[in-house]
Amino acid sequence: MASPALTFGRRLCWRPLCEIRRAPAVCIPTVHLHVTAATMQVSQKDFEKAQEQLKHLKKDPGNETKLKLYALFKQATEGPCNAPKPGMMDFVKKAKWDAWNSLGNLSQDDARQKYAELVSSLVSAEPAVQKEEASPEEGRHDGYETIIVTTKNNITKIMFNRPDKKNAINHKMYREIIRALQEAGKDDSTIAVITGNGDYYSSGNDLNNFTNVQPSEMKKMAEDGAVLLKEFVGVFIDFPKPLIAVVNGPAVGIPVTVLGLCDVIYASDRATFHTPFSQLGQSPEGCSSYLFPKIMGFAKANEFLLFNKKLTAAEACAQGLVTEVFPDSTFQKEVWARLEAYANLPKNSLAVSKQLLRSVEKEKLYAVNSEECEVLKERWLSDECINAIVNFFQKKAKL
Ligand SMILES: CCCCCC/C=C/C(=O)SCCNC(=O)CCNC(=O)[C@H](O)C(C)(C)COP(=O)(O)OP(=O)(O)OC[C@H]1O[C@@H](n2cnc3c(N)ncnc32)[C@H](O)[C@@H]1OP(=O)(O)O
Repeated sequence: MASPALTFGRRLCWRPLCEIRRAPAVCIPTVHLHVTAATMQVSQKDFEKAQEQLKHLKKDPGNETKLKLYALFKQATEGPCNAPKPGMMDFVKKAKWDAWNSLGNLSQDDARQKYAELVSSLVSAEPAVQKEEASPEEGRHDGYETIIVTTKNNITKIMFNRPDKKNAINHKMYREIIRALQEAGKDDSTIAVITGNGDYYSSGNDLNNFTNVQPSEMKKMAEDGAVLLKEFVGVFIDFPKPLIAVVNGPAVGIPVTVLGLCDVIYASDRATFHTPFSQLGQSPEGCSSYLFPKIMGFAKANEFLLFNKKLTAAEACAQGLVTEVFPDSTFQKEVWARLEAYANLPKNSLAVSKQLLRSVEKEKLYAVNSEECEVLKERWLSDECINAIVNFFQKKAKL
């Protein structure tokens, strides 16, 4: 039952918004007779203006909102849903149909009005968080698409850069982080920093990594995933100089587990820490099955790793996972001032000291990493995991 469902994920890369954007003004039908000419003009003008504004939104409004926009647009231009109901397994079409159908007999005027109001609320909501400019930046390394890598003031900064996807880590991003860490380990910088662009640190493994997989390719997908994961965690284990995590916002899954392999972790008070592995039918990785009980004790690690307990930054700090928490309003300023001072310390002394602190554990960490990847390889083929991924995308597709 599970395999066909796995193929639908990427199709959630929505057409509705494009349809809405492309929808020409001529689609708009004649308005109802009870509306006066003046209101009719305003309403239609607002509707057209809203369509125009939608084209210029910087932030993707997300599937739920796109569904609402789609439904309201269809209602406004065609009236109540008149299309045949799609099949159960056609998740995207079904979600769109459900959304439109749920508007019942809402009048076309009201639909236009609601559409314009929704677009207006989206326009005024953006952009809440300052994002890194895509313009050339001092010390920027070339050749990365999913991360921004810069070296300045003896610090190599690796910034997750898929803010619209909450910095979810797709396969390309795993590979780019691996390369960036390998290069940062060898470059002239004294310390390296990992952080996120936008409101999230990272929402973890991109669940699309598991979609569009044919049944015959499932085993290979799991094997390749385990190889990539082992290499990814391996570069953290082997990183030769101080590695600092600047956790600017919520963190979910693998970016949390590898914090145990980072040397200092600074968090904004907006950050949260969550490892929903059992919820996803998966199991811990990033050496967290070994390091987290050491860091926070079994009692706390079990709740965190087994039962999906989400920690606030203050809780994570109290449990030893985080070094220090800063108010979000001064987070960047305070943290970077401190890091710049640290990066002026003698580079070689820092590197050998870090290696002394970590070397006793290395063989153990390699073994733990291998074992965790083996277990996950099996988990990814389990019904529990497949169903959890399907649930995630089904939830997204609902209004
Ligand atoms: C080589 C393989 C190695 C695998 C290693 C094993 C790793 C395990 C893990 O990391 S487990 C953790 C996996 N992550 C999650 O389960 C998080 C899933 N995401 C969410 O629950 C939510 O998106 C959220 C709580 C992070 C944020 O919620 P909200 O604020 O409501 O925002 P949206 O959900 O609308 O998100 C915006 C946009 O981003 C997409 N997105 C966010 N996170 C992920 C993700 N992990 N995978 C795929 N896509 C993600 C989300 O779908 C929205 O996209 P849209 O605008 O709808 O296209």
